[in-house]
Amino acid sequence: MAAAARVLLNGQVFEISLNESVFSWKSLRLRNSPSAAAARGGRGEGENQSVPVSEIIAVCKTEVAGTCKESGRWQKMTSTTTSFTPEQILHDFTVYYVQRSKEHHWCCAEVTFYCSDQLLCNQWVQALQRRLDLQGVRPKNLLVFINPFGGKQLGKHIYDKKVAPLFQLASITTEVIVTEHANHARDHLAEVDLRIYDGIVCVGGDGMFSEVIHGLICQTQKIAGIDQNDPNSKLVACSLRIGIIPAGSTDCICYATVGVNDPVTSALHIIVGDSQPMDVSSVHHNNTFLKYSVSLLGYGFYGDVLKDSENNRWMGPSRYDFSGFKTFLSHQCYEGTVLYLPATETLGNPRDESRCTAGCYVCQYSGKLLDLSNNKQELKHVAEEEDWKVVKGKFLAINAANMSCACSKSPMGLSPAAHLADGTIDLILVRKCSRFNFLRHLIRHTNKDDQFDLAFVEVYRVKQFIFTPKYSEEDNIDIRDIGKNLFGQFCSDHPACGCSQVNSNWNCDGEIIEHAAVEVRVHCQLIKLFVRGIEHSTQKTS
Ligand SMILES: Nc1ncnc2c1ncn2[C@@H]1O[C@H](COP(=O)(O)OP(=O)(O)OP(=O)(O)O)[C@@H](O)[C@H]1O
Repeated sequence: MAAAARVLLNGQVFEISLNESVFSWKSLRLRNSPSAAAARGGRGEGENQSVPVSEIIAVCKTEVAGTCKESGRWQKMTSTTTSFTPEQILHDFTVYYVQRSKEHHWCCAEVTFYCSDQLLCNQWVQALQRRLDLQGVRPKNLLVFINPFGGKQLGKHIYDKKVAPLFQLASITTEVIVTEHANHARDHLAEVDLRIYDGIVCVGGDGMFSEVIHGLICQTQKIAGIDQNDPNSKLVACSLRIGIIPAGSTDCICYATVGVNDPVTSALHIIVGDSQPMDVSSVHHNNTFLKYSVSLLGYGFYGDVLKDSENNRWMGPSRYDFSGFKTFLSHQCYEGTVLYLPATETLGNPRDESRCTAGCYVCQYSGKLLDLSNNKQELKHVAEEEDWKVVKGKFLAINAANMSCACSKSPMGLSPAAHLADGTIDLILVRKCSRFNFLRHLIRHTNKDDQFDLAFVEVYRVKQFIFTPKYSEEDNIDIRDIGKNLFGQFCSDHPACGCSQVNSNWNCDGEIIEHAAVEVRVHCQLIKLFVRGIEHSTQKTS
């Protein structure tokens, strides 16, 4: 078919053209004529526009009833033609495509081209459809889980009103499961035959996403015969991609991978078949698998905030602010030993200026290293000769960030230079300090100041770490007792120092792990998401 043709758009003659990767439309009017200006000021359909084929959502043909009274006149139309009569229009087709709006938001834009020639119209629809069919990365059949109780309990409404119509437009078939209880999605995924699906979508928050990755990773390891209880097992990467339609309270994972928690934006990333690998950390206690983590593992401050907030669920999302304030006042520090294995092969460090964005070269480099090691079948176990480091002390917080953990409350995140898929964790140790200093550190999470540029804060980029609390877990008393004694003195050695003889617990992506002694290992690029990472603000549809 012709690579270019003349059509009408907004009453103006346009030339449309299509090559391997770009569809474009260009006004044939003189640039400064009044009607060209009117076209520019129309519905966003300016004089010249182009859309990557990879960002076309669908192309649909609409036949318009009518008779062509002036058959053949269309072909005689010149580039100076300024108007047309409805009788001339017999056929039109609409192209739906991704349009970038405010910061990181995507929306579905549409443009309708009118043709007087049915053959021409059909040819263009077919040509565009063929190009779309060649986009092999796009999912055709998805398994969708909806948590009707996540966030503001709008999951089902969000899916039905905003997401399902887009999936339908893009000819994606779905099997939808509205969850009936916690762990419904996880248990279903651990058992069901996943070979018929091209991806999994969860409509909910971070807890729902966690369920989905646990089910998917579990099934993948089971099929591969991998023992998840062995902390040194090299896990097999999951082949299915996961999409998140944000409908939770915090939606941290969505925010950190897309840059915004908007259901339409996320649905469009799924439709165009984006793919972003992501690291996952496994958490073990005494050679027993406990949980997987993709964002934050926090002991001390963040563990205590979560534990306390569980008692105040009735407050809704504001429980985190309340418990955060209460935990800050309690100012507990916890004694223990951290053993960590520094990441030496990867690019970057936690205090550099690099940010993990779409097409991140740090993550791509780690992906290549991973491929090399997979090809060589080098199973790297915990090697005794590797250079383990030891840090002992009293800590207000021990945070392990798998990603920046940016969210609306902390736009730069807990570790701004952390990467989604470089096979490392940023281990942040906040040693005992005054309340004032700890507050300074916390405030720096909300602004652009360097939260690591404080004498009592250390940060290391690691592949693995082991935490051993000073006090045996068997002797641990309920952490909630601490709350009863906000300014309590717990350390028998130093009565005034505020060190606790009890242990904290780990906050694992918003869920409590009761054990304090854990072994954590990051698995490079274990899962894939239907996202592309946060786009630079300048990346716009031309
Ligand atoms: N039908 C259900 N009934 C009760 N709980 C459910 C159901 N489906 C899922 N859950 C559980 O609800 C928990 C919270 O869900 P979700 O993460 O979707 O929302 P959220 O907690 O409000 O958001 P966020 O995790 O982003 O803060 C999850 O841990 C999940 O296991």
